[in-house]
Formats: sequence, C-alpha cells, structure tokens
Amino acid sequence: MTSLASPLLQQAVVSDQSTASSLQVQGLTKRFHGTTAPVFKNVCFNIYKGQSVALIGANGAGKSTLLRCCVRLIEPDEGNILLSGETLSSKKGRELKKARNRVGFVFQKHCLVPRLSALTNVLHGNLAHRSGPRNWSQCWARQVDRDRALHYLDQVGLADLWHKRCDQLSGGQAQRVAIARALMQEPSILFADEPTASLDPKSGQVIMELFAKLSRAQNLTLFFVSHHVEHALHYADRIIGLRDSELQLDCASGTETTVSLRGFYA
Ligand SMILES: Nc1ncnc2c1ncn2[C@@H]1O[C@H](COP(=O)(O)OP(=O)(O)OP(=O)(O)O)[C@@H](O)[C@H]1O
Repeated sequence: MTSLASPLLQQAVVSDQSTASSLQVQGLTKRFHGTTAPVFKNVCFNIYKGQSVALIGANGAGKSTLLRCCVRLIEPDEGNILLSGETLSSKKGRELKKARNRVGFVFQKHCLVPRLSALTNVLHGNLAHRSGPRNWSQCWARQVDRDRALHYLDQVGLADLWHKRCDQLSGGQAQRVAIARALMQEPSILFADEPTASLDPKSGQVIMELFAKLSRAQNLTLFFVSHHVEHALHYADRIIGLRDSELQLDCASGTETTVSLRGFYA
C-alpha cells in the first residue's frame, strides 16, 4: 500500500468490523497465458453489506479482470473469493452458477437484446434463477414476474417505456433497462464495469445517482469501476485502486479529494 492508502485502509476496516461481508477477496493473483508479469498479485479486500465501493486505476491496470475474477468469469491463478461468506473458489458447475447468480452485472455496453422490449429484457434477469420460455418473453411471463419487472422499470424511472424496443431507447435509457434487469435477479451485490463510459456527462450522473439511490434504499452492496474520480468521490463510500499490479489504494472516499485521487494515476 502507498502512504496514501495505509492509514485510510485501517480506518475503513475498523469502522466496518461489525458488519457482514458481501465480498471477501483473499490473495487474488491473475496472470494471462503467455505473459510473465501478473495483471495483479496478492489482492486482498473486503466489501461489507450495503457498502458502495469504487475501483479506480489507469487503462490496463486490471480493473475489469479483477471484477470478473471475483465471480470466476475469469479464473484467478491464486486466491480465495467469498460471496456473502460462502467460498466460491471450490465450487463447480451448477453450484458455481447458483452462487454467481447472487451478483448482478451492469457493463459499459448494456448487452440488451435490441429487438425486444424493455420489459422482456428486464424479465431476462429471471433467467439467472429459472430457465424456460416464461422468462424469454413478456408474452409468456407469469403475472408475478411481469409485475416485478414493471416494478424495477418503475424504480429506474422507465415505467412509461416498458413496451419500447431497446434499439429505440437512448444510451442512458438502455443503461437503466440493464440496471432493472440486474435488479430483477435480486442480487445481494451489484457489479458495474464503467457503467457511464458510453454516456454523456449528464446521463452518466443520472445513472450514478440511480445506483446511489438503489444502494441506499435497498442496502444493496455496490462495486463499480470508474475512470471518473468525481464519481468515485461522490457516489462511493470507499475507493480502492490498482496500480503496478497491486492494490495500492484503499480509503474512505470522504478522506480524499479530486486532486489527491488524480495523483494516484501519476
Ligand atoms: N483475455 C486476455 N488475454 C490476455 N491478456 C488480457 C486479456 N484480458 C485482458 N488482458 C490484459 O490484462 C491487462 C488488464 O486488462 P483489463 O481490461 O482488466 O484492464 P482495465 O484496468 O479494465 O483497463 P481499461 O481501463 O482500459 O478498461 C491488460 O494489459 C490487458 O491487455
């Protein structure tokens, strides 16, 4: 840890000792095939229930790889991951899928099915738990699921656009559908990988406000990657940072400024 991180890391850990962990990352190391240097090594951190944590770092620092390693979408070479106290590292097949389904994912590109309605795309969040045509289309969906999907669309401010095809939505609206789809999964933790990267500043702010509101209202744990240090400072309780293959920053967001965080990229 850098001098920027050390005292602040202690503070973040001490203040949350009594809280349950959503995600525990212990000694995670990843090296891609054919490369000698690891993307990151011996990364350790805990994220507590209801915490909002931003992950920062320069291009290529390993942020997306770390996020994916946390749910084993990319296999780490070493280390343990615990989701809500349950070890993920030893799970395989259906067990792994079941554990992973407790994590909602929102990506930079929203990955919606363009020709289908907002409602149907939100219903697809149910596929994490149940397969079958009732979760592929709004026409076949059970009333209870339709109602839940409409509720989540309402939560993201899109109740009036439930019938619109996703290729007819703006980038910001589509990202809100992707968030509603992740909520449909009823995750215990939400991962977001640069969720505002393709949006204009105003739309990006709307999306981050929405995450903050959802996180507060539902005590939902949020772990997001961002290149906007302003977003990290404003919307996260805590900021962690990757540099030179190591976790070199772990601080409460209130203890940093835009200038000091920009220094982390130097
Ligand atoms: N599948 C892969 N095979 C080999 N190398 C990879 C693979 N995926 C990523 N990398 C390398 O790992 C490093 C970290 O990439 P990653 O996408 O995690 O960084 P990042 O911090 O998210 O970057 P950005 O901010 O640009 O999105 C990069 O050097 C990248 O080239």
